[in-house]
Parts: sequence; structure tokens; C-alpha cells
Amino acid sequence: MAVSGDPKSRGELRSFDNSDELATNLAEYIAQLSDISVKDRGVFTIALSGGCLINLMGKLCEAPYSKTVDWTKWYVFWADERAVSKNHVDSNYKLAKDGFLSKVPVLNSHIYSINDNATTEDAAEEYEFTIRQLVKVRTVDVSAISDCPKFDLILLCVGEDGHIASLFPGHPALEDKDNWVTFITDSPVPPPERITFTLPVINSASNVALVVAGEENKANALSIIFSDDNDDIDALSLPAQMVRPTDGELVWFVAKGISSEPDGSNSGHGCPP
Ligand SMILES: O=C1O[C@H](COP(=O)(O)O)[C@@H](O)[C@H](O)[C@H]1O
Repeated sequence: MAVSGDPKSRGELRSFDNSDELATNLAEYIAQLSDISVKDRGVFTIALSGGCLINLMGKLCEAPYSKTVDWTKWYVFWADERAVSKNHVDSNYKLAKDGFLSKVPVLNSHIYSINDNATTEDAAEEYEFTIRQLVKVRTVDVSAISDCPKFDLILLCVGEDGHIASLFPGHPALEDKDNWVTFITDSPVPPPERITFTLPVINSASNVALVVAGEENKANALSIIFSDDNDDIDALSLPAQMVRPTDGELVWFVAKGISSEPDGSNSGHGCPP
């Protein structure tokens, strides 16, 4: 594993020779944050997204983590969801349920999925309300800086256009400072209707992990994001580049095969099985 980057700006960069090594390190990172949060606050609040992430979390379902992680203290949320039913192949809930949550003893009552039986507008409003109730009782911590929920960890996959959650380049939802959860009806990547955390919520988390794996053509977004040209307009307009936790830690997990780093091979990687 190679570690670099400026923690104050773009975060810590962890690059790996392949997706398997990335998955091993990601599992250890999540398990450690879970331990710390459970010791500090008695709970671990984690927000998932879709894409390659869930496959890469697979090692958490195996020893030692299957036994050592305090799964009963986990509270699980989604940073974004597509407006499809929960049994649809495009559902981020289904992806996480089938690939991860059904394999670990997280309590069903601690799994906060997004309503698939309402309009996207109503589902977003309802999800924000649910999170507000959990903030009131401090199951979800609160940021003293932004008054937003302060999740212990938000896990995001970076799309090949640099999108994170369902926040896409140039989309007005990126400017939303008033809501914790919002909706879009015109996603450039299907399905068009989605519900998503807003940037203020993402940037209020204690920890954010940005995962870049699975597709060779993500190298382009990466090279823009890690460009040394701080005035690069393209870089500043990429949602992934807008992730800058105000009072938290940012770590990038990059599979070297798609890295823009000089030692990356650019040979491309699929998700691990
Ligand atoms: O549409 C989405 O895309 C991103 C990135 O996914 P990937 O397939 O390019 O890895 C994902 O993180 C997000 O949750 C999802 O809804």
C-alpha cells in the first residue's frame, strides 16, 4: 500500500496494487472506526452507497471481523438511493442487503433504508425526518459547526464522471445547503430519479472514505482530482473534489490499476468476486 496526499486538503491517499488489497485495507479501516465509535459513543453510524463499494466490503463478512466487530451497535444508512423498488437490481439497498447486510448480524431495526414506496420528494423528506429524530436522541451525532448530522463514517464510490452518492457534476443539487437529504429527477446516469445526502451532510461526517475501483475510465476523474493545478476549473467542479470534511478525516482508497499516479499501470480492474 502506498500512502500520500495532504490530509488538510485532498485527504489521505491509499493506493493499492489491486482490488483485493484495497478490500483488505478497507475492511480493517471500517472495523477500526467501528471500534473507536463504539468505545466513544456506544454506537457506530455508517452510511453506504452503491457501485463497487459493497463487493469491496466483503472481507468484513469473514474472520476475524465477522466475530470481532460489534455488529449490534451498527446503525446503517444510505448516502443515496435510486427510485426503484427494493428488489430491483438497481437498488442500492438490495445491493447492500444481498452482498453484505444479510451476511453480518446487524439488527434489522438498525437498518434505515430509504422508502421505495413514495415519490422521491416525499422519500427524501421522510429520510431527513428519520435522521433528525436520531440526531435528537444522539444515536446520530451532530456537527457543532454545521448543525448537520455527523455520521461516524460515510462510504462513497466515485463514478467515472467524478460523481459521488447521487451528486453529479454541474447539477444544482450540489448547491443545496438547506436540506440534509434531497432528490433529483434528471440523473445523467440511469435511473433518473434518486435520493441523496447533500454535500453539507457528507462534509460534516467524522470520516469519509472515497473509493475508486472497478473501472479503467475512472483514471480520468482521478487525474483531474489529484492534479497539482489548484485552479483547475474541471477539478473544482467535480463532486468528488468537493468532499472536504470540515471537522473530519478523508481517506481515498484507489486501486492502482486505475490510478493516475505515476506508478499506476492503468490496466483496469474489475470488482472482486
Ligand atoms: O449511481 C451511483 O454511482 C456511484 C458510483 O458507482 P460506480 O458503479 O461507478 O462505482 C455510487 O457510489 C452511487 O451510490 C450510485 O448510486
